Amino acid sequence: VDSALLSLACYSGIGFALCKRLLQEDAGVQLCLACRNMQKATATKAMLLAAHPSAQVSLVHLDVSSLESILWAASEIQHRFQHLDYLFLNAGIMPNTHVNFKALISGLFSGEAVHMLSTAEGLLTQEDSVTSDGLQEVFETNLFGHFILIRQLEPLLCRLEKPSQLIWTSSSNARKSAFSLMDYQHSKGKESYSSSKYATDLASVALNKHFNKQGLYSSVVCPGLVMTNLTYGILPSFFWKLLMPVMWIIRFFTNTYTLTPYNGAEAQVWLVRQKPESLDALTKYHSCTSPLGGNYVESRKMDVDEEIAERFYQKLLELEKQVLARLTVPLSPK
Ligand SMILES: NC(=O)C1=CN([C@@H]2O[C@H](COP(=O)(O)OP(=O)(O)OC[C@H]3O[C@@H](n4cnc5c(N)ncnc54)[C@H](OP(=O)(O)O)[C@@H]3O)[C@@H](O)[C@H]2O)C=CC1
Ligand SMILES: CC(C)CCC[C@@H](C)[C@H]1CC[C@H]2C3=C(CC[C@]12C)[C@@]1(C)CCC(=O)C[C@@H]1CC3
Repeated sequence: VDSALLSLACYSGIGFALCKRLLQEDAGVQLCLACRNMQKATATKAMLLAAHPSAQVSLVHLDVSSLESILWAASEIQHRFQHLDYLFLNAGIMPNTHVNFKALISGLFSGEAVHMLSTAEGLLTQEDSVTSDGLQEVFETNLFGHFILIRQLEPLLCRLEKPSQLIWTSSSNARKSAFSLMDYQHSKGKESYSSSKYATDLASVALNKHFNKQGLYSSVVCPGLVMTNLTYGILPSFFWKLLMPVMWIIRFFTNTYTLTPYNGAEAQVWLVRQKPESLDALTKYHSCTSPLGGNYVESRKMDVDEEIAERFYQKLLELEKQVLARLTVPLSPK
């Protein structure tokens, strides 16, 4: 197969909505779903094929929090495809999240209420853990695993005559002050999610610097606040259902309450239609929804320093060298 579209984490949430929307736009695309739960992935493939019987959908097992799994998946993908047009880096976790309700209530009565409700600044903390690779789980899942995958798939992504696009799912919760170059895995703090999403923004900027001349382009999107398993891990789903009328009212003050996975995938779908050369490396593309439910994309400059992005990129390359040297086990599918 010459060209395909590889999407990470697709059987629920924004990833699944993205796959449905891509097939609605063009039923002829070759879709490869990279997921860690093959049972759920098989059911997802069946649902996609039921709606688009002539679509070409394949599956590959991938756990982005395991280097062994990433290397195996990358070699499998290289056997199947010669080129990837788009790689959607969408897998993400926000584990053991605690909401600071005191800050939420006082924030609602401050001048910063809209900013707080769209970025969650000051509202959330997480308890992170360490993976079997010895890395911080949120860092490895949300960023580093994807980074290693990209590096392994370089031969399928870097072709000057046929550009490829990396599309990362970042967040409005990405925050410079949560990230530190000295502790880029965020092993000491309690805002591992914010840190990992800021690290995503930095990595995308640096990848553009290093790979544009080889025909590889990277962009970050923000899907807004979307009701998915990720948000149901923050507050129970019945609570979110009760809050729905409040969130429709909040839509009059901020366009970031996209709420449905379909709306949240707007920026990813929009990016597929753009010429990658025309995109700005320092811009984040936000899915937005108006009070009446209309979807559109807004471009916003990221709070990213190119020199820090480059220093972080060098640290990622160093870490890559270390972890790959540690991996001595023979690779086999899980
Ligand atoms: N929902 C929101 O409001 C927002 C979400 N985002 C981002 O959007 C992306 C998609 O999340 P969303 O759709 O909301 O939530 P979901 O929980 O529905 O989707 C996350 C997906 O990531 C997969 N995943 C998690 N860990 C791994 C892993 N180790 N290897 C492979 N796949 C993995 C999950 O698979 P499994 O089911 O097996 O766990 C799941 O399919 C994430 O990057 C998230 O950070 C950004 C801004 C806002
Ligand atoms: C709707 C409100 C009256 C009550 C909800 C309060 C908070 C639980 C939410 C306010 C802003 C939200 C938010 C996220 C999670 C839930 C909130 C903190 C995210 C962090 C979810 C994942 C992201 O990537 C970005 C979101 C920003 C906004």
